[in-house]
This record gives sequence, C-alpha cells and structure tokens, in this order.
Amino acid sequence: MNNYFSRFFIKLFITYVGFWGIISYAQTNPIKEDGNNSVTAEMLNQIIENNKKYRNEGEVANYIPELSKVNPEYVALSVVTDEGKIINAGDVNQKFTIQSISKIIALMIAVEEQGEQKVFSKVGYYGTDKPFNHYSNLETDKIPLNPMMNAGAILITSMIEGTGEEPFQKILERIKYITKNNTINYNKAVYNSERETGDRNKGIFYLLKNKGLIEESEESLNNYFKQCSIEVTAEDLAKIGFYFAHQCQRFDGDIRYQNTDMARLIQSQMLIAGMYDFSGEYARIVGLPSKSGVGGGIAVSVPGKMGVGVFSPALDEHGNSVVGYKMISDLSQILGLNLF
Ligand SMILES: NC(=O)CC[C@H](N)C(=O)O
Repeated sequence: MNNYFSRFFIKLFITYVGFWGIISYAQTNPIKEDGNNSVTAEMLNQIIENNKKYRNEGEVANYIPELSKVNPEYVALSVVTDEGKIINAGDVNQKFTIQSISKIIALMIAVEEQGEQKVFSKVGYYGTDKPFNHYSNLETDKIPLNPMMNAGAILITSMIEGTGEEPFQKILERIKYITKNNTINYNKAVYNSERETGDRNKGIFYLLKNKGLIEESEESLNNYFKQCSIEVTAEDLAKIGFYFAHQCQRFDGDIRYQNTDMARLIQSQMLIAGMYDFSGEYARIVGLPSKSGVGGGIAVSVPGKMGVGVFSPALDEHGNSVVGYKMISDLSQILGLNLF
C-alpha cells in the first residue's frame, strides 16, 4: 500500500516538474517575430486582399503615354527572406517598368567606377520637399539635391563609363545578376514613349550640361530613358531589396560584389529620398529604406533581414504606388520591421 502511494506521488511530481518545465521554456523562448520565419504566402495574400481596394485612390502615370496603358488592377507582393527563400502573392509574374528604382543600381555602378567622393562632388546627400522631377533649384544650387531625383539620376548615369549604350548595358547586366533573371530586358515602346515626351528630362539634362556638370552629348540621356524602361517583376524587386539589405550579397549567397559601405550608401539614399517628398513621413510610418518608381513598383530593404518587392500601378500625388505603400506599411507593422 505504502509502495503504491509513493510511486503515485513520484509520478505526480515528475508530471508537475515536466509541465512547469515546458511552460517556463515557452515563456523564455517566445516564437520569434523577427519577420523571417513568420512570413507566409497566406499572410501576403491577406495583405493584398486588405489593400487592393485603395487603387481607386490613385492614378496610373500618364505623363509617359505608354505607361497609361497599364492595367490598374494588377497587384503583387513578394518577399525574399533572410535565408533567400522567395515567398510570392498576387500578380508576381506580371512585368512592369522599373523606372526610378533603376537609380539605385546606376548610383552603385557610378560609385564603383568613380568613387563616392567624386560622384558626390557633383550631387548632394540632401533630402527633398520637392517632387521627383523638380529642377528649379538648379538655378541657385551648385549641384542637384540627391541621386534619387531625376536631376541627380540623369547626372549619375552620365558618369558611368562607356560610349553609346554601354552605361545602360552595365545597369541591365547588374540587374540581371542581382535577380539571377537573364530574361530581363527593356521595353522598347516605353523607352520610345519616354524619349519622345521627355522634354522636362531633356531640359534638366541641358541645365546640368550648362552648369558644366555633364560633358556628354544628349545620347547619354537615352541611357537614362532606357534604364527606366527595364521590365521587372515584384519578385525581381524583392531580390534587389534583399541585395542591399545584405551588404550587396545576392539572395542565393553569391558574395562576389559584397560591399558594406555601398549597401550603407544606397540604403541611406533610399531612406532619405527614395520616396521623394514623402520620404520623411514614410520613414516614420514604415521605417525602412525603400525606392519607388512611377511604373508602380517599390523595392524595400529590411537591413540584415529581407527584401520586399511590391507592384500596383496606381500612384499618389508623390508618384508612389498607393496600394504598394499600404501593403508595405501593413507588412512592416505585422512583422515589427520598422527600424526606429
Ligand atoms: N519617379 C520615376 O519613376 C520617374 C522616372 C521617369 N522615367 C522619369 O524620368 O520621369
């Protein structure tokens, strides 16, 4: 009898200790919300569902006639996790033109070739309260505000070495490398449309030339129009975001171009001017280096963690994708990604 009771109490004791062991382990090791393991396709689909209605609040870019033909219904969200895993939702196979997101790739190549000091003797590190195609400050300032606005970006592309189409080819090749997507090319119809109607960019080009900041002929401006016309998907943008979030390491672990200083420079530019005059407010709400384009794409770098790519063509008054911005805000909030 005594023996039976002692065995019963020993078993009860072991069960009790085991139970509290599990509880206390769970308390000290909560499920990590670091934004990597927790991203699922269901989560991304839900974010799309919750936000796609906002496309009615924006309009597809129409100052480049060819862009106005894009279907405003498209919406895509892609994440490349810390381990380089790709998680997609929505119209991720739909191509669109990269537009201003190409400016970060061009900046990287110009700095690789010329060095940061020389490049930034001709363009500033300043933020902006002006739209992306603002130019009147060129009348009073010595140099364009930053490489993210058209004036700075047109100058940056003219600084990439090579004749004719070579600077553009370098940008295209680097985008193919980062995305490991050899099918990427530029859209000739959009390129022609930009070139034919790009009087404002031509004006900026000649102002820069007049100031002695550009020596090249107008042919060099075609490289800028071509880089803007490169076609990508939301997944390609997520891979670009990942690249700068990981010191220029490709999503598959290739470290051939690894460069911490470059990643810092590019991400800091994305943070201060990647969303143009909306960058300050965006930095508070989303808190992540991001670069938008008038094609409706946004590439986001979550430093040391992940890359995010979004696509939805309707734009707000700043030229940023309305639904894209809302989707990134939600993702940042759900996963606690805001850096600040
Ligand atoms: N914000 C943008 O994406 C602008 C790029 C466009 N190609 C332009 O030069 O006007």
